[in-house]
Amino acid sequence: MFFNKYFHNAADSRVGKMFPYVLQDKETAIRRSLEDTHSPTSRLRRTITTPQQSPSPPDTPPRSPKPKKESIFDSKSEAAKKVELIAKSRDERRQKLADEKAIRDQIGVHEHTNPYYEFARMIQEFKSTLEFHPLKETDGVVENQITVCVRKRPLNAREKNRNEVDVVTVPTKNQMVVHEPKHKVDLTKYLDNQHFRFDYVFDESCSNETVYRFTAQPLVKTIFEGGMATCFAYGQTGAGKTHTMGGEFKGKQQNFKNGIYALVAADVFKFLCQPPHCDKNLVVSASFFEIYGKIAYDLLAKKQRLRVLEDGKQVVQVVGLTERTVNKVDDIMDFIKKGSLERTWEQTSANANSSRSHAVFQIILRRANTRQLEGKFSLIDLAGNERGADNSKSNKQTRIEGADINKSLLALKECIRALGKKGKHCPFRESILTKILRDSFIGEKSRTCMIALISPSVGSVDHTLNTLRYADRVKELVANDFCSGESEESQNDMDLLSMEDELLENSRNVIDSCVYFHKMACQLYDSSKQAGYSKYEFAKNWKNLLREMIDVQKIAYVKAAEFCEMLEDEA
Ligand SMILES: Nc1ncnc2c1ncn2[C@@H]1O[C@H](COP(=O)(O)OP(=O)(O)OP(=O)(O)O)[C@@H](O)[C@H]1O
Repeated sequence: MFFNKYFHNAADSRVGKMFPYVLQDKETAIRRSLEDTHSPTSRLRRTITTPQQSPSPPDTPPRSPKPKKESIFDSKSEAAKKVELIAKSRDERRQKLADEKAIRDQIGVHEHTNPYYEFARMIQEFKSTLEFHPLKETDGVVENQITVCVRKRPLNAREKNRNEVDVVTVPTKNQMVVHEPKHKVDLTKYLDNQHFRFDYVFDESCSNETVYRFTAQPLVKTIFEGGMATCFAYGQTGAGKTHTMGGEFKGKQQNFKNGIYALVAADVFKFLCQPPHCDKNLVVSASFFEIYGKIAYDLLAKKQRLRVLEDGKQVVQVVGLTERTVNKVDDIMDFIKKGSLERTWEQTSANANSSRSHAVFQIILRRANTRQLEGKFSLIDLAGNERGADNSKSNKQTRIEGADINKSLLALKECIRALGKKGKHCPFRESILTKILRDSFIGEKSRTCMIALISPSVGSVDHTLNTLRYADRVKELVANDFCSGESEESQNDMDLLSMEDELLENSRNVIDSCVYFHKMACQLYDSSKQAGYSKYEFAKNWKNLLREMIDVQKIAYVKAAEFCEMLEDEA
């Protein structure tokens, strides 16, 4: 489908065979067109001319073929041919210049100064072979129990200043190509074009409202039907999670009105006034909290620490969580603003305002008289899926945070898989996040949507691929489940995939910790050269550093050994 362009010539020749009248003799055509321009009926004739040769009127005697004579048209047709050729080569030249300008516009500078120039040219070439059919506002919305989609944001000013290239192409409403720049052994540059397919793919021109229409909006009715709806924003730091969930940023100001939180709230109030829901005597309330490390904090109560408890029936309670009744959208907007300002932020190299926590905003429906739960919509702005990006500067606290985030994201993926797999064990106890959201992963009526956010820049390509693979695994499983059922084989495949994820995650942790270890070990060693250094302090610090290193490696070793065993069993 993508490569129709390549088939144009072939198509032309086929058309010629099937409809010979379409391919007229060029000379005749030019002659006729020159005749036409001098004839008063030329416009009319051009309008009524059909591809078929007009048959002569029945009472007109057949015309004898005109003897071919030298006429001014022959010399004019030669001239016309030349003009045609000149026009053609001018068009080609203009097209080439336009293509080059497009590349220059994209990469910003002259080829000699930009290391990505050649890659940008290759991407442009690749794109010229595609047919683009992006998502349209009017496209239908498909109802899934689990929807996985991806949103690509535009290159930001910082990336443009660094002359970074856009390496993500969105040809259709559910496909995406990532052009990973690579070098062969002889240093020749090439692109590894990796294709992905999701339920929806939103390109950089899509607004929050469009993303909402295809993702969270179809889930609103779920909570009025006694179900749990959940929408996650997943992705690298700075990829656009908060922009999508909380609202678009204008400089440092955030427009909370067009975030998915507020759009859901508006629709909930709309539903509430419509039959049959207006007769159910329902009340709406909201809560907003964050999970930072292993602890949950209430964003509507000055970040009060919350306790997460599970009773004997596996019902998880967040003890002390503020749940405020709301009567209109504006009430919810106030909570969103208040809670967003309370979140735990820090500056990273990838984002000036980076969230280090998972933020969970919940809109809850209850029966007014009994306070019985009717449905709950959980909207989650996850912490950046790579917290190793600032590794050079990272301290122990940041690394522990990173490990917690990784763990919760792995558990989250497994829980969503379990929802798709109906009846599969849901490992919700693996993290606080999944524990709190347990209700979202069980029950026929639960529906989930994951929006993976990605940056288009070449500098983020590794993180982008990680994000897409994660999202792909969630969807891949959904697709497999619906077509292949619960076979033991598919279960093994899933276990293998999940272990592979863990193995890769661990290996990244080991790499990160080696960088940290090397830096700390050098500093410690240098300190021993100072006069009067304390042998004891040195030995103690050295021992602690080694201990930390051994712990990280031991975990990775156990996982690697388990995975090897599993692969050996498979073989
Ligand atoms: N679709 C988009 N269009 C325009 N700008 C965007 C888009 N998505 C994100 N941005 C901009 O990119 C910057 C980073 O976005 P955002 O804060 O939402 O990232 P994030 O994924 O939440 O990062 P973190 O995990 O660090 O909190 C913001 O300035 C935001 O305005």
